[in-house]
Amino acid sequence: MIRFENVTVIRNGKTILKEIDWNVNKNEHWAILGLNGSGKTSLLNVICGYLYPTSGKVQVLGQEFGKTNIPELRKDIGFISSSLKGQLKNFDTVLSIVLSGKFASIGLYEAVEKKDVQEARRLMEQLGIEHLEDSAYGVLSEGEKQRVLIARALMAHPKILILDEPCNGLDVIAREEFLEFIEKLAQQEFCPTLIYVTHHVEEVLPCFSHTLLLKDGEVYAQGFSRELLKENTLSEFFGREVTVQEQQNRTWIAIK
Ligand SMILES: Nc1ncnc2c1ncn2[C@@H]1O[C@H](COP(=O)(O)OP(=O)(O)OP(=O)(O)O)[C@@H](O)[C@H]1O
Repeated sequence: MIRFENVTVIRNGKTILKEIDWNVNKNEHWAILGLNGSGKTSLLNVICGYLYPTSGKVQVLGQEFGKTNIPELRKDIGFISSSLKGQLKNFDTVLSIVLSGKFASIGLYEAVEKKDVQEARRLMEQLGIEHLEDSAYGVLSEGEKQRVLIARALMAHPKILILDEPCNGLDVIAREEFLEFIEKLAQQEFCPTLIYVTHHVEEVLPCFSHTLLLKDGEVYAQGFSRELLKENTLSEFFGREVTVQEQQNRTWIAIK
């Protein structure tokens, strides 16, 4: 699904990503964990072809960057970020925003077919936002907006779905509800490969079989989440001693 070989990105004299080797295989879902400025968003921008490596090789969905049509490839990648949340139009209805996902457009300018509307409604139902169909996007809560973005992304049947810090701005209940939804989504047969970026260890759900720990633009460690998210590794990774507790198949940390 994704292959990075010795990928380095340098911009304005700064090494943003350094010698990244990383493979994401089919049927894996990955969490990417790192502190502020560790390079998470830059890594996502490389996957989507918005940031071109200074050296190294990137393949996404079997297509090698430099030899492929990136806008075409992007149609297979759903990308949910706070910047997208801000770009959508407040006065558009939830239904039209979800439908616009089929065309990857901000706003709905294309004619839609009956089957598209049916699919949008099915997705909204799965996400528990069907009652908001006619609501204006701008009046929704952050949690509701996040679900609208996911339904919109799924309308395009992406093969990879990237979630960049999707729990930002959610209260503690909305966050847990959202995470429950992600765990359920991951169990569905149609679920794309998930790449979930976060600062918070406890958001690494059981469905994220693998985790990449990114530190100062470098891969600090990567592998099975259940093997990586241990006291010693996390203490060294964060540069502070942490204690770890397992609850509901998730790892919760406290700084000592
Ligand atoms: N075009 C650029 N020129 C110079 N430095 C850059 C550029 N783009 C990003 N950086 C730097 O690269 C580092 C990594 O940035 P990035 O946004 O990828 O980190 P992040 O892990 O997503 O951070 P956060 O968790 O705070 O969102 C930061 O120090 C940032 O200032």
